[in-house]
Amino acid sequence: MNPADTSAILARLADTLESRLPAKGGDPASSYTAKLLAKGPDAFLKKIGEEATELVMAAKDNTPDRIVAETADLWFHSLVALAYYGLRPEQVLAELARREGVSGLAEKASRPQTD
Ligand SMILES: N=c1c2ncn([C@@H]3O[C@H](COP(=O)(O)OP(=O)(O)OP(=O)(O)O)[C@@H](O)[C@H]3O)c2ncn1[C@@H]1O[C@H](COP(=O)(O)O)[C@@H](O)[C@H]1O
Repeated sequence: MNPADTSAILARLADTLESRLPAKGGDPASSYTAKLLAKGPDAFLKKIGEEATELVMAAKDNTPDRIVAETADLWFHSLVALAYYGLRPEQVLAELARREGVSGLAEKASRPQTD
């Protein structure tokens, strides 16, 4: 899969999730996302915590198929959160692009000293 396909998948999914917002007429009877969004942020934030924990367990068990599936669940629920807060996956990709080539060690060393 080339990078353009990857970002197109995220953009299409984000468009779908936005259409599930209560303000956009999302129907909880026919859509899992609309049902989740209708419950308010606590519901999808709880799911993000659960999916992150399930990913940790899959990684600890070293089961590649489950690691991929749980990461997809975590990404999906994170995209639901982005939609709720009016944010787009393109903004996350831009942030990752901004960080490209900047070592985490160098970035941490550049932070203002707090002690
Ligand atoms: N990518 C996903 C996706 N990934 C995971 N899920 C759902 O996320 C839910 C939570 O997963 P769990 O394994 O925790 O299942 P669960 O224990 O039954 O969940 P809960 O009842 O506890 O919430 C399941 O119902 C999954 O089907 C998804 N639901 C939808 N999508 C995408 O979102 C689009 C819109 O979906 P709807 O809004 O349902 O039309 C779909 O076409 C897909 O592209």
